[in-house]
Amino acid sequence: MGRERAEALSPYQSKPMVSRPLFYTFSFLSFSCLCSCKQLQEMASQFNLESVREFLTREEDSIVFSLIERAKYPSNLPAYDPSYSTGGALRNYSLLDLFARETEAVQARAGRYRNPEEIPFFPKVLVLPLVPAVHSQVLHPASASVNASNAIWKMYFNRLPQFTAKGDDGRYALTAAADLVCLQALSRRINYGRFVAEAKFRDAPKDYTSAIRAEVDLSDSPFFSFPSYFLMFLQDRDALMRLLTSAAQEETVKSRVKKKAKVFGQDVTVNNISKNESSRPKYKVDPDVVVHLYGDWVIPLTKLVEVEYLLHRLD
Ligand SMILES: O=C(O)C(=O)C[C@]1(C(=O)O)C=C[C@@H](O)C=C1
Repeated sequence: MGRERAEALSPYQSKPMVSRPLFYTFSFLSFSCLCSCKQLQEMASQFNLESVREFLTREEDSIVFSLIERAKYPSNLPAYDPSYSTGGALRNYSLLDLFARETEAVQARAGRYRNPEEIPFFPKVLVLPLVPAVHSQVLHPASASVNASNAIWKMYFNRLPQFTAKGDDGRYALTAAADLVCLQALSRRINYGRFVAEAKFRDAPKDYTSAIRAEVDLSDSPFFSFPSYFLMFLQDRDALMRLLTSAAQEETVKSRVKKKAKVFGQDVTVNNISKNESSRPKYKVDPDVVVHLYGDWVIPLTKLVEVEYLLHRLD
């Protein structure tokens, strides 16, 4: 059993390495996780659309900062090329894949994924957490595991060239670490769509129930035929999408992230004397790229998670 656990934690080590600092670290993490479980239960009692939006607003800081941190390094493509890493049994994995798997395994042991806000990218790596389970006080059990993790992973690599310079400085481990921080922040934000959907459902249960039921009832309809069913299925998803969309809120989010990218990403100088005297300020990540990332990906994926969550809300 011990060996299995050690292998799950690190497929490359034949012997578990449990050092005293590691033991203390886990003890500390377990303690903080127990405290955060208490906080989770307290959060459940103050759960509403306003508190959910506050969470999304705070996550913007993490996302913008993490993109700025990743932009410190050039594209560093070998970090994503499986032929660069010597992964043994995992040779089809890139350095980033391996780094993400290993990091998630350690974090899983410390209880990160006991928190219903967190979803791993590699859920199949079996690791026994060192802390007790927490049952979400908020999410509906049948839809609690809805997530867009695969789409988030793909989206991130499509967007990478827009906020990193072309090039290779050999700092692949730092690059992979910065990537994982970005991916985890994006995942937390987008998969939080489950909580947003739950808050919206609780605010207007009748409206959402009729849109959700419309889809379920159709399959039993005597008029059911595959093409029309398929069409109506799409329409009902559309109805849910319309119900949960707030164009004004989306504009607010995009304006705010643009401002954050400008404020967090500018060079801070003493006495306003800048080395670069050109009048155009230079940002570490282009604020328009962050706006597009939100407008084209982050918000649409959050909405997909919301729709998917709601479709199972009455199961
Ligand atoms: O704040 C909300 O109401 C959300 O559903 C979140 C969010 C977003 O992703 O920021 C998504 C859909 C809405 O149209 C507005 C904003």
